[in-house]
Amino acid sequence: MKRVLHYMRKYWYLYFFGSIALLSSIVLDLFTPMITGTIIDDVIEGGNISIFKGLITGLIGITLGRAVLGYIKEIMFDFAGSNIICGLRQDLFDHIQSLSLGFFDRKNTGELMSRIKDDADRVWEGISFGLMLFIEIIIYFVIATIFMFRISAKLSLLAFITLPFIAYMAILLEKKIGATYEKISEQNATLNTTAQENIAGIRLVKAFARERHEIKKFLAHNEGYYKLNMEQARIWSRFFPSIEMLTNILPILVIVFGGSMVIGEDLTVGTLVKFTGYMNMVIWPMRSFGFLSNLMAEAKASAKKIDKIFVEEPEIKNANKPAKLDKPKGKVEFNNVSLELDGKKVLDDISFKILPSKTLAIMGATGSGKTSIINLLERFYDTTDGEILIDNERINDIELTNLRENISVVMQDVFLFSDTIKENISFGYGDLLANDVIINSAQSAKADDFIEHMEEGYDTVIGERGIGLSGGQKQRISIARALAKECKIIIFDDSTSALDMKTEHKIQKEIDKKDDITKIIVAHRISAVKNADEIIILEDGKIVERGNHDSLIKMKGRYYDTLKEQYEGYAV
Ligand SMILES: Nc1ncnc2c1ncn2[C@@H]1O[C@H](COP(=O)(O)OP(=O)(O)OP(=O)(O)O)[C@@H](O)[C@H]1O
Repeated sequence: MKRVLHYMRKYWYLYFFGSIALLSSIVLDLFTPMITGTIIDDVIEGGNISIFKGLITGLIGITLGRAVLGYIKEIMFDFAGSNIICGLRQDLFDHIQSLSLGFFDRKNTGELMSRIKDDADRVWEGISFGLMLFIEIIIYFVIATIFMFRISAKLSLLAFITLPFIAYMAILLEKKIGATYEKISEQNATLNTTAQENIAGIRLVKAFARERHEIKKFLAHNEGYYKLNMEQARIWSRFFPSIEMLTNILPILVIVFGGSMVIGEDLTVGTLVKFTGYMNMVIWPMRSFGFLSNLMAEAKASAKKIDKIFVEEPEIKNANKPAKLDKPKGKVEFNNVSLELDGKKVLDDISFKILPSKTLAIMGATGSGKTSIINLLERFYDTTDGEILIDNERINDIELTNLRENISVVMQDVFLFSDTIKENISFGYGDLLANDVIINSAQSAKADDFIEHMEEGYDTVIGERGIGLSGGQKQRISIARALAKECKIIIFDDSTSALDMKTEHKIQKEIDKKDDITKIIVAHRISAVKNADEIIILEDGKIVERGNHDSLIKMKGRYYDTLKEQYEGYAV
């Protein structure tokens, strides 16, 4: 909530002018019972017709004035709320972007989407409409009460007899709704995750004919969501009628006791009408207490959830005075590097050196730690032991953005955005990349041919996961994207697995031509690694064999066995 207050301070002037409009509107409204009372006492009973026109004009003026002020009030509070939530949502998104991969390992997409969208919306309702209602209620309540007491203290005390009960109920309601809403918000995140995962993985669901299973899973979460909402509705329906009843007692008390005061000539009819008018100004704030409590409880619970993300710190941080790679040469060194994730040793004492423009290939069974080496070089995680250097500079001392800007990677898991092919290749560097670079990269990645055959060529829009493209086509766009970045260090993480040998070979030849860049190739196929200057074989996070193609064959170890398996029946 503190964070929200910080944003609110920035737009204090909107709240200020909104509150002035609100106050002025209330002040105008306070004249209504006065005028009505005067019409009854002086015009109807007293027969003073001459003032009638003026009083009616006054009533019309109040109505028009309140409409204008009401507009100003609404627009100011809405404007403030929208600006604040836009800023808060943007900062939340920026903050999420700044967090390290470890955070994303722990959170799921649906939950984060709920925080950015639904929870931010709840806070928005609280700080715009909710806050306006709160200020309005307080001002109406205080001013109208003063007026009521000025008319008749006795009648006022009687009218307020139910007030402590209403206040007690509103507080209780806020607490109960707050607790339930926290659960609703959690369940909303789960529901979002289930829907998001199902839609993203719809091909898999259909391929395994698991629609019914998925529907059941969604139904279970949806039912949970429904039950929590029903629980909230039950709390609301338990409290709201009681608050209504208590506020409805007020007019009865006033009519009975006020009426007897009029009969006893302690009060005129006009004054009683005036008093009733002010009392109505107190009744609606009392009635709104419950609704407001509900609104604020939800906003508070959502703000708490958003805050939990804001307090997350990126685990991977810049050094105090980070260095920058200026015209990097591309030398990469791992010195006795180890990595532990979730208490499990993923890499153990890894050392290698790649000189500028040389190629290192990494092989090994699945789960042996190949991608982890890349994750460390990109500083997605920090080493548990040892150090990694680029151009003799410790990567922990290099500015994070600068480090990642200087390494290009073709990820194992291809991800394409729902955008044009051109945008997917240039990926954020659009204005900085010449068209030639994009086309050349696509040519080197052997993607140019199929792109040119598309009706809109490079301007063809593709789906979120490259719907409409084959696995190999997606991989080639992903390779083109990495090449277009034109870095001194390029990593290919199992990036040709979906390609046929012929295309893979063609791409390799293109990549080999780029003899001024350092390459790290992770692959399972001998054909993809055999030209590397050094090949390392990993097993359970350790290097168990190293050398070049020829020396590894001579060694007749794991590499040789793999070669035999892959080329069985062919002359090697
Ligand atoms: N974020 C993580 N948290 C915990 N353990 C992890 C994490 N990422 C990877 N691991 C574990 O680290 C080990 C190495 O994973 P890694 O992805 O580096 O293997 P790999 O050799 O690239 O496998 P593949 O060839 O299947 O891609 C695996 O046992 C994996 O379960």
